[in-house]
Amino acid sequence: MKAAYLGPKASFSHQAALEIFRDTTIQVEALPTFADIFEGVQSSQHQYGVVPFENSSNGSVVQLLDLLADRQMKYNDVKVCAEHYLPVHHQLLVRLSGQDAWRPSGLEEALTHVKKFYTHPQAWGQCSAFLSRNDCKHIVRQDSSSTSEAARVVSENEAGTCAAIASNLAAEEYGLVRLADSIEDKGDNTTRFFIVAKADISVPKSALQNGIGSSRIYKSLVSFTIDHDSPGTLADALSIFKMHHFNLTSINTRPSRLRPWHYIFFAECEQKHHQHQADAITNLISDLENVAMSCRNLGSWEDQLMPV
Ligand SMILES: O=C(O)C(=O)Cc1ccccc1
Repeated sequence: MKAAYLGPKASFSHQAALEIFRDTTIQVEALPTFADIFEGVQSSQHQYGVVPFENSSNGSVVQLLDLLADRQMKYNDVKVCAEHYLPVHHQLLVRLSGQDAWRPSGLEEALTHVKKFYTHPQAWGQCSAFLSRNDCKHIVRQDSSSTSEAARVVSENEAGTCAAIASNLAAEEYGLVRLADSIEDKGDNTTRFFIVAKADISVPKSALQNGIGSSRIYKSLVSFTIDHDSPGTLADALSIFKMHHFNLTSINTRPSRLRPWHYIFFAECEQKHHQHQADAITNLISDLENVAMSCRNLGSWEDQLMPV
């Protein structure tokens, strides 16, 4: 069995995948984009995909919402089957190698030499305080497909004029040196990853951070569109969650692209575990279908948030 993550090696997604599938025979494999991961799971080339869904300080990963929106109905069978919380610390990394390598005396001097920063778009928002320092303002920002790809690109920059924002693991993997440590805005910066799979694939026990059945809270993700033109349609849709005793915990939107200012809603909800969990969400969906233009069950999984 294979699990796909956003590569190359040493991305945060790779770290999450290694934690999730530790002690299993499941092989983790790097793919270049989130879309490739969804395609891998839909085509059964990969049984699992590990993808970041949201960050505690920077919010939703928009690319993920767009894949879950599945406007072209390419990923009909891809569902969320588990979640995993990964603490995320960002380092500012450069290449300092070779005999003639430039050696800065400290961060200030290094920042006068660096011309370009590279990282994944998620990381800019998680390091905004560091990036708004006066001595960073002149430095151009270049998006990379992942933090590890940023580190890989920077490892080819012999002049040391490019720096990556990436993990310690990426520093090791690509032979980079840390100019600054833990530059994230919040020390408790955490990314919530989803494990996606086809509905008939079961979750390995190692994917459950809190042990099996320990939380007994089940979360579900539902997407739906409504006719925005009549008053109360959204309120009617949301009241169905209450009617079915689901606690609504977050709502996200993305443009439906059917027409301007029309949205796909993503509602996440939770419920204390009961014997007929699968039926509970199926019943909710069948009532939601009466109010919504379209709706879709994007999966249910056990809550893994550690109690504080
Ligand atoms: O780019 C990576 O390393 C990823 O896995 C995506 C990401 C980026 C920043 C924080 C968490 C995940």
